[in-house]
Amino acid sequence: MIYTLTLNPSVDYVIQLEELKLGELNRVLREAKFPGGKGINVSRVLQRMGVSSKALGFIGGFTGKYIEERLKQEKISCDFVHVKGDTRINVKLQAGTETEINASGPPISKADFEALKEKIGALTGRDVLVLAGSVPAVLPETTYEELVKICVQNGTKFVADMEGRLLEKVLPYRPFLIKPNHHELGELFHTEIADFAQAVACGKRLVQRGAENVIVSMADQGAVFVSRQSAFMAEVPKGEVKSSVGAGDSMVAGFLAKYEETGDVKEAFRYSVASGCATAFSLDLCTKEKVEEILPHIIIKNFGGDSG
Ligand SMILES: Nc1ncnc2c1ncn2[C@@H]1O[C@H](COP(=O)(O)OP(=O)(O)O)[C@@H](O)[C@H]1O
Ligand SMILES: O=P(O)(O)OC[C@H]1O[C@](O)(COP(=O)(O)O)[C@@H](O)[C@@H]1O
Repeated sequence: MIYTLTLNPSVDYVIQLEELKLGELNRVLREAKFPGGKGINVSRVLQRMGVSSKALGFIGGFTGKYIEERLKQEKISCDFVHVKGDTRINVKLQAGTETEINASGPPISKADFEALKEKIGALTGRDVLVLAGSVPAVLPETTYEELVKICVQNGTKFVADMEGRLLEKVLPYRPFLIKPNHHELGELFHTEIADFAQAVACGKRLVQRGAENVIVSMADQGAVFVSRQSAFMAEVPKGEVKSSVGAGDSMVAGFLAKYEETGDVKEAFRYSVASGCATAFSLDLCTKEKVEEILPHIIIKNFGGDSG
């Protein structure tokens, strides 16, 4: 069973404006609310691909209730730890460019954290845990490390999708998959990742440091895949970007869904890239139909070699 962990879920409030006028009254053109947070997005996309998962994490208040209801409507099973405060609202502002304002989230007590550890401790060697998103400021930076140690003890495979500083700490525990974007990767290596060659070079260093499979997403430039045996790259088709919120999370879900079906990393990478594009070209997350419509346009090339 795939489990996703969102330590800091959110209601994503997406608003579209003609133009943002700072210091003035702005009226919205369109607005939409979605249950969000990286692990939750992974669960939502997996469900659309016909793969069931269980969403874990901390949730609370009226916003938490909204998220649980929306997930229930989508038939996604959840086993959240309920906390006292309100789950955060993240604002995604589209006015020509995309501006994101992510809030900090509710307090989490020691007892809440212990309850979460108990749930993770119940996973087995047949399970996969996706740890995705930021660690709320109220928890220590070592939180993910503490949780992946439990996975290692129980033989649970884990996927890590988090910013560089947090990612670095879990690499020695051998994640099955990591998916930094090129900005996060650049921060990790104190450089700017401008092309596939630089992304592959840094991806290889992450494999040496413990990751089994690495996807580096590069927004409209596409993505690269690196493992001990292979390096692939994929360009992406041009299209109208409706909202790229959750594009990275969709890549993680796409990879896991296809890998579970085929056990083939190249096919899984192709499906992953198509899933990211399909989400970028949609207001909400991608549907399976949209992913499969884009799939024939995704050509995977061996890095430094021929297409295969
Ligand atoms: N403007 C875009 N055009 C086409 N595909 C995109 C675009 N933005 C994102 N994608 C797709 O989504 C994937 C993830 O996007 P990216 O912005 O790199 O991730 P994250 O959401 O984690 O920051 C990309 O590799 C690509 O497949
Ligand atoms: O935990 P963080 O880093 O604050 O990110 C949370 C935000 O990330 C998202 O999961 C989107 O992530 P991506 O666009 O990187 O895939 C939103 O749903 C949510 O608002």
